[in-house]
Amino acid sequence: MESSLTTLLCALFPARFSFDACEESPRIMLRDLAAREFNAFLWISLIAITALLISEVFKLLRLWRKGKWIPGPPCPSFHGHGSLISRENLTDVLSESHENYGSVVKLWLGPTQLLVSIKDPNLIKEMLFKAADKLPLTGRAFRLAFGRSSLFASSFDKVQKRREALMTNLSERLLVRANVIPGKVVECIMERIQKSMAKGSVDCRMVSQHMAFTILGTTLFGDPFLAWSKASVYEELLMMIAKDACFWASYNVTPFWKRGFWKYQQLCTKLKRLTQDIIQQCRRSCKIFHCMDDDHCNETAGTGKNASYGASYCSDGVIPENFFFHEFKGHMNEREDEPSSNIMGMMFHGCLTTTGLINNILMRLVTHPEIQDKIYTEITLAQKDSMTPVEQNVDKMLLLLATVYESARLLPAGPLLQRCSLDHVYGGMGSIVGEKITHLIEYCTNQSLPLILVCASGGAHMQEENLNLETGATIPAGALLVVPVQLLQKDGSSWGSDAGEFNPYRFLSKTRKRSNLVNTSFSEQTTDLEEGTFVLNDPNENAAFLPFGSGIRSCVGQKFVIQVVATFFASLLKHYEIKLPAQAQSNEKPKKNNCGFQLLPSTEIVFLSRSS
Ligand code: HEM
Repeated sequence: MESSLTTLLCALFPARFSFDACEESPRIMLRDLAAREFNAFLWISLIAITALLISEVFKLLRLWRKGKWIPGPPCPSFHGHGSLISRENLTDVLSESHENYGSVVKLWLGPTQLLVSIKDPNLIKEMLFKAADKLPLTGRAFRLAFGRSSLFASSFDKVQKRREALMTNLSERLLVRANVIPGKVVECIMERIQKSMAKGSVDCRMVSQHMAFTILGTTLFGDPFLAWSKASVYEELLMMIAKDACFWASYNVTPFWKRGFWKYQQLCTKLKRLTQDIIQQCRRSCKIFHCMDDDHCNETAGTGKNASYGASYCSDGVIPENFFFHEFKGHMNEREDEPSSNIMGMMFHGCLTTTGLINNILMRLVTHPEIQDKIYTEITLAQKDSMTPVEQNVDKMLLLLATVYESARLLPAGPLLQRCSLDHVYGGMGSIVGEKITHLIEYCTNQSLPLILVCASGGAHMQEENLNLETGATIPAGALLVVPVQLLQKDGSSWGSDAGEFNPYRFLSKTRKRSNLVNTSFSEQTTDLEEGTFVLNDPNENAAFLPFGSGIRSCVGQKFVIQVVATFFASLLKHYEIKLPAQAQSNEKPKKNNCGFQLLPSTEIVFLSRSS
């Protein structure tokens, strides 16, 4: 046996093994061979690692060289501006830099971290259409909390198909449902609010959160959500997860050694179980409804009446399983998606952002009672033309829709939109930028500013490339791109001299001079809405309108959420007047922060039934 192995080795490697060696023990020869192979492996590894390091150094040198041409404040030290930017002053620093250095500015956050901020609306539009990947932190936060998902991932390639499917679904199916959000939802919410209002008033933020949660839950899960006994636990869990999600995601290596992390994971597991529970409920009641629906249809076939509303909810097929699995068949990559991860992601993102929007609308309505009165008039007029009592006809409520747009403009979901190149995220960027963003989140939470984290850059086709803008500006691959949405949305050059004020009429123009969108001043607004002399302008016509982002990674839910929130307010304002408590009425007006942006007073509100 030994001799045949020796002969084989000599035959296979005649150059390596001399005839004498073949005479020796094959064990020595094998050891020799292993040593040689191991050496070769070490050399190859060394060469590969060196090549990798050299290519990284070249990328870094390229980043430094290209970054040099972008204007921006000089670095105070080798570590850049990172240590000078705090949670409070990021928008201020960007505002000052733009004032001094123009519409594209750079800030070195560290020796390998280049942040490029763009403030010119047209450049932003171009950038957001070309750049496609989001900061890994965003995807990691969703993945850690809800599991792998192909809807809220960082890479555009992963989300592209799912985005398209959801967009079609939301705009075609849910838009129809959104228009008929039943008084039942408002009733259910108001029942709870009335209980909390026993002491006189309610906290606006808490009410908004509950409204957003109920509206979204009912729209995604249908009527069974309203009767679901665990809904308030679900809401509480979502908010607890929202508080910590970015913090745990900001670790480059998942912190399994931290006890807090395991507690957080327990919350996420509970949420998953509850999501499964509501899905089961939906399925069960859908079966019942289907039976009822059949009977009902048989009964009503002669009379030609529609089936009950609840039944139509189910037969619409908006229960999650149909919605996310059956509907998206063919689009879905089962390996990418863990069960319910997309539903939880949508509830999470939708609740946080919609809470901010509703809170803002409520505060604008109580601080501008004259607008609230006009909207009420508009609602009663539109109802006259309505075919059914549940249909709200919000398309005719122009001032209401304009109020929704204006509220979104004044307090966008986040102070920054971000894009980055996933292939070029240098070692520390995940954690250091992550830490900065974590601070930003804390800041937004303290200031009651809603925040969405979004970040991205060119899809697979351009991840290795610089981003060339039409103006000739080049953003080097590896830079983190940000759009300071807050600055942009109070910018006088895009919104006129009253950019920081609440003026929904800026989205309405008189039929005679439609183009005069921004210049519609308060003095001109007295024209009666009843005369129908206003038309609503598409807010996206103004490139500086970015509360839902823009371009290939913009918010999928924009149309849907505007419709659903407007419909909800139409139902709410029809029955209730919203006011500040008597003692607060004289002094509660929005305050301004350093950038001149309106911050809402954290306040209590009251709901007065119109029928009493
Ligand atoms: C007031 C409510 C909302 C606001 C202010 C809002 C805002 C945003 C923003 C700013 C982005 C990032 C856009 C960008 O980077 O260009 C985003 C992304 C997204 N939004 Fe919303 N959103 C809201 C509600 C919703 C709802 C209700 C849904 C779904 C039912 C939704 C689905 C999405 C999805 C799927 C993305 C990720 C798109 C991607 O990564 O490609 N949003 N949203």
